[in-house]
Amino acid sequence: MTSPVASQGPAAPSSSIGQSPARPASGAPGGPGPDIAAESRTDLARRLLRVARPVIAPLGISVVCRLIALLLGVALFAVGGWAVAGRAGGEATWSIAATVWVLVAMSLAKGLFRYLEQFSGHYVAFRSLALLRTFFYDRLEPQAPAATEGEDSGDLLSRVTKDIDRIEVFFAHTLAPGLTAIVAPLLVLCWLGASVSWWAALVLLPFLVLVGGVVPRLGEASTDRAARRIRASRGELAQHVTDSVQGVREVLAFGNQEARLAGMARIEERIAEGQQTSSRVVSARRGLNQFLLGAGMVAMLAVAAWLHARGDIGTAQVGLALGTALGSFAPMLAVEDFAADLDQAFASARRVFAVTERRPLVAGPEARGRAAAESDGTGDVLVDHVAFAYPRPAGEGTDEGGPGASGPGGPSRPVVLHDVSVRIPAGRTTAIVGASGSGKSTLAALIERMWDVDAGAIRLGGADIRDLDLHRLRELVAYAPQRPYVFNDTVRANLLLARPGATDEQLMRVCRQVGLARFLADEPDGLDTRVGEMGERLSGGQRQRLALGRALLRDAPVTILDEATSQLDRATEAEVLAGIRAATAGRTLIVIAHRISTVADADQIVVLDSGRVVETGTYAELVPADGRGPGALASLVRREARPA
Ligand SMILES: Nc1ncnc2c1ncn2[C@@H]1O[C@H](COP(=O)(O)OP(=O)(O)OP(=O)(O)O)[C@@H](O)[C@H]1O
Repeated sequence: MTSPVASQGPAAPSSSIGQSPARPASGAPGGPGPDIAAESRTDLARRLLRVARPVIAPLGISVVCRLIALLLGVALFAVGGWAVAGRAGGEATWSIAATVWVLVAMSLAKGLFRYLEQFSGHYVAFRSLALLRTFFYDRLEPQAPAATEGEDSGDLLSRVTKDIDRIEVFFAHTLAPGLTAIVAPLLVLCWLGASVSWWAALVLLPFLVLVGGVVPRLGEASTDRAARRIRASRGELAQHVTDSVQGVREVLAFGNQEARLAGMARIEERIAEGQQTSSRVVSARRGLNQFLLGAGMVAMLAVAAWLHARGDIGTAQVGLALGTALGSFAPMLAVEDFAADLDQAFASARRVFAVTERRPLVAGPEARGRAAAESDGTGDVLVDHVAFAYPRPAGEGTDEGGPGASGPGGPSRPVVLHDVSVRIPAGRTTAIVGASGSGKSTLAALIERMWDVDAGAIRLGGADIRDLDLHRLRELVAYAPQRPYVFNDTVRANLLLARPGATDEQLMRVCRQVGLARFLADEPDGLDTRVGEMGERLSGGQRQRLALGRALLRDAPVTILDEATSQLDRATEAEVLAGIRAATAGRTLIVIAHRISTVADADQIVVLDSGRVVETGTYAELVPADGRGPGALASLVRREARPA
C-alpha cells in the first residue's frame, strides 16, 4: 500500500510518504548522518581526536618521551660505532671505560623515557577508550527507542566493547610512533649530514622513506577492505552467538543445533579469509622491509668506505655513520608494526561512528530550530489528520552488515496510518481496538513520540508534541508496553526506574493496584525479590504487572497501556484494569486492547481498521444490545465471542 498522503497539520512536513521519504536530509535530526563508510582515515583520526581531546596533554608527553627514547637509541648505536671504530683505526676517541659508562647512562635514560612513554601512552589509550564508550552511549541514547528498536543487540555490544577496544591501537601505538617516525629521522639525517657527510644522509634518506612511508602502505586498500570485513563479521558473530544463547530453548526444541553451528562456521570462515588476506600482505611488507634494512646498511657501508677512501671522514666517523644508520631504522620499522593493527582500528572506528553519527529520529524543538512550547498539562490528546509509514531500518543497504551510514527512508514505505483523527479527552479512558496489524501500537508510539508523524500533528494539552521538550513529554506520558523489559535486579529497583525517589509505601501501593502485592507477600524478600535476567523468575503476567506498576508510579497526566495486560487471564485482566482506572482517576488513560470485553466500559472506544479510524463512540453507541449490526466494533465483538 503506497498511497500518497497529503500534509494536513500546521507543522507537518509536506511530502508523499508512499513514494518518497518524508525524512529530513542528512545532517538534520532524523536524517541519516554523514557517510562514515566513505570517510578518509584522516577524517576518522580527526573524529577520534575530538572525542579524546581531554587527553591531548598526556598524549604530547608520550610523543616527546618516545622521541627522546628513539634518539637515545640511535645515539647508542652511533656512539658505540664511533668509539669502537675509532679505537680500531687508532684515532683518538673515548677510552673503553668512558664509552661503557656513557652507553650505560644512555641506556638507563632510554629505559626511563621508554617507561614514561609507555605509561603516558597507555594512560591516554585507556582514558580515550573510556571517553569513547561514554560518547557511544551518549550518542545512542537520544536515538532510542525508535532507532535502536529491533537492532542487533549482539552487534551493538560488539561495537561498544570489542570495536572500541580495537581503537586502543590508534591511541596507544599509532600517534606517538607515527609522529616520531617523521621527526626522529629528520633530526638524525640532519645530524648525520652535519657530523659525518651530507652524502651519507642522502644515501640513507630513500631507504628510510621506503621503510617507513612506502612499504607500510603497500596493499593498504586490500588490508583495509579485509579489516572492514573482519570487523563486520565479528559483529555478526556476536549477534549469532547472542541469538543462539538467548534462543537456546528453541534451538534445542527444534533440533536446530547443527544449522546454528554451521551458520557460526560460515562467519568464522569469512573472518579467517579476511585474516589470511591481511597476513599475506603484512608478511610481504615485513619481508620487504628486512630486505631494505639490509640494503640500506650495505649502501651506507659503501658510501662510508668511499668517503673514507677519499679522506673525507676518519674510521671513527665510518663507525658513527653505520651505527646511526642501523639505529635510525628502528622508528621506521615501527610504522609497519602498527600499520596492520591500524587497519583494524580504523575499521572499528568506522563501526563505532556509523552508530554515533546517526541522527536521532526525533529531536527536541531546539535541535529543530524552534522555540519550546508548553503543554497546558491537562492530558488532552488530539490526533489531527495523522499519516505515518515506518522508516526503513538504519543500516539497511550498507556494506557493513549492521546499523550504519544509510539512513531511513527509501523508495517505498508501506503506509501504516492514513489520515487518522481522534480526540482523546483529558481525564477519560479511551480504548483503541482493532484487528491485529491495524496500527493500534503505532498510534500509541506516535503519541509517545517514538517516531514523528509524516503528516498531520499530535497535540498534547494544546501543544504540538514536536514542540515540547522531550524530557517534558516523557513526564507527561507514561507508557506500559506489551513486552516490557525487566532489568536483572530486584522488584524495587525495577519500579524505582519510573520514580527514583519513591518510598516503599508508594511502591507497595502501586503493587496493590496492579495485583502484584499477593506475589510479593509470598516472597521472603518482598520488594527485594530478584527477578532474574529479562525477568525470567517472573511469569509473563507478573512481568507485565511490574511494567504497569512503573507506569502508575510515573503519575503522568497521560498513561498508555499498549496491550499491557495481554498475558493475564480475562478475569484478572478486568480486575487489574479496574485497579488502574481507579489509580488514574481524573487522568487520561489510553488502553490498547485485544479483548474488547475488558474495555467495554471505556468512556470512548476508537476502532482502527487497516490504519484508518472506522468508528468512535461508547460501547453502547457502537454495539446494539442484541450484538447484531454492521458496525466494525460489533463485528469484532462477535468474532471475540466465537469459540476458538
Ligand atoms: N517497528 C516497525 N517497523 C516497521 N513496521 C512496523 C513496525 N512496527 C509495526 N510495524 C508494521 O505496522 C503495522 C501496524 O502494526 P501495529 O503494531 O501498530 O499493529 P497493532 O494493531 O498494534 O497489531 P497487534 O494487535 O498485533 O499488536 C503492521 O503491518 C506492522 O508490520
